[in-house]
Amino acid sequence: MKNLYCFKQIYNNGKSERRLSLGEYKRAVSWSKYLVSSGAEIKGEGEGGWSADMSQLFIGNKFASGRHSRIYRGVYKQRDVAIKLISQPEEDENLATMLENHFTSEVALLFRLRHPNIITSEFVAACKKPPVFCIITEYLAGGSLRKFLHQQEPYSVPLDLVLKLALDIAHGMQYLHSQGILHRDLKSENLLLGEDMSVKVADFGISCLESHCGNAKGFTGTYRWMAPEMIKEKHHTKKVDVYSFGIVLWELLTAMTPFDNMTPEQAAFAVCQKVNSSDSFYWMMVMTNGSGADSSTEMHLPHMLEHCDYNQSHVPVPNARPPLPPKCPLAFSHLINRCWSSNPDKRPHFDQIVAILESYSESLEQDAEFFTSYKPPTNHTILRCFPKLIAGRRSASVKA
Ligand SMILES: Nc1ncnc2c1ncn2[C@@H]1O[C@H](COP(=O)(O)OP(=O)(O)OP(=O)(O)O)[C@@H](O)[C@H]1O
Repeated sequence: MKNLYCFKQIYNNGKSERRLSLGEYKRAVSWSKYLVSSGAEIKGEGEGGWSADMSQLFIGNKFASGRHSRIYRGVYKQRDVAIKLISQPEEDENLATMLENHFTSEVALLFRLRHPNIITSEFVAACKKPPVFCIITEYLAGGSLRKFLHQQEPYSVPLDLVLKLALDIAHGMQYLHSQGILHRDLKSENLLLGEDMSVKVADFGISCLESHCGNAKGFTGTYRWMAPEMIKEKHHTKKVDVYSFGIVLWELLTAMTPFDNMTPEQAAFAVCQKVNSSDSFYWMMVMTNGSGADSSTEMHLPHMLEHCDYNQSHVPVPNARPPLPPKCPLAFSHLINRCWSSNPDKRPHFDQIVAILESYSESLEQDAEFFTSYKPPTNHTILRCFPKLIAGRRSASVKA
């Protein structure tokens, strides 16, 4: 009853305007009971492991779900939080192990990251009996960037907003890379919006320290946003995030889903194929077997790509990328083409991307017509900007 009272108090006095229904209060109590009185060992951040003050945690309504998680609104120490509960399936040992690994890695990374464009974690708790993992982060009222874009008409997001959102994402990613971390699942669904339209990078379930990433075997990222070298389960570097950033930039400009006329597998296949290179048999397999599930990696696509006969040409669009909008400003199309280049070495670093976007932002402040008058830089301009890029790289970790 005391918990119920606290929850009500917090919701009435705190930032949130909305009152919870009776059902929600009941659920809040039953959830905290479930976690506290299950006899489970609940650990949170603290000496020697994770320890969480569960008496301070109140769980409200479920408002979103991931592939293996449910996300609830809640209050922790009078702050609005999002509570991600990941249950381990007892019947599938491999999946259970994978989820536990994702949880451990997400938690380890979340606690070392502090940046205005990276989601902040409040604490984590792991509850082993029944097997439920719990990650509590700040609550971002704007929801995901994907949700926001799906509410917009195609090509309707104003260019200054595109630029602002892109810069926020690039700053977050610049910081992440300065910490030696690869995100590996950068997409609009994993970018969350604050009430002030600031963007924060979230979901570090399959992130890794660059030195420990290995190849992408058995990888569960999302094909539509995935760099070709990762689809093929090859060695990969920070540049896979730059590729995904190119796709996110395309989403911002179009407000559409990349490759929405293809299944994820078809998209993966089309993205990886060189000009005049395909095998109609394999293409047909992809065409007919595509499951339509974004997360599916179970059809051995990397293996198929490896064994393609590159002499025939039946893939509709080789080395495909989503079509750029007909009126796409040169400033963006130039950057996007570099970011999603098939050759990772040709993709810029986030330091460079930030410098480029900041220069667009400065130019736009001085000249409202900047996007129509923009001309791509010559080698001479690039050389002039070089000292600024180096300075940006040095200051990335300091800023955070
Ligand atoms: N802190 C938060 N504030 C607001 N919304 C959130 C927050 N965390 C997650 N969400 C919402 O929940 C959705 C799923 O979250 P998240 O991607 O972290 O779960 P997941 O289990 O990793 O999902 P998947 O494995 O399918 O990518 C997000 O796209 C977003 O809409």
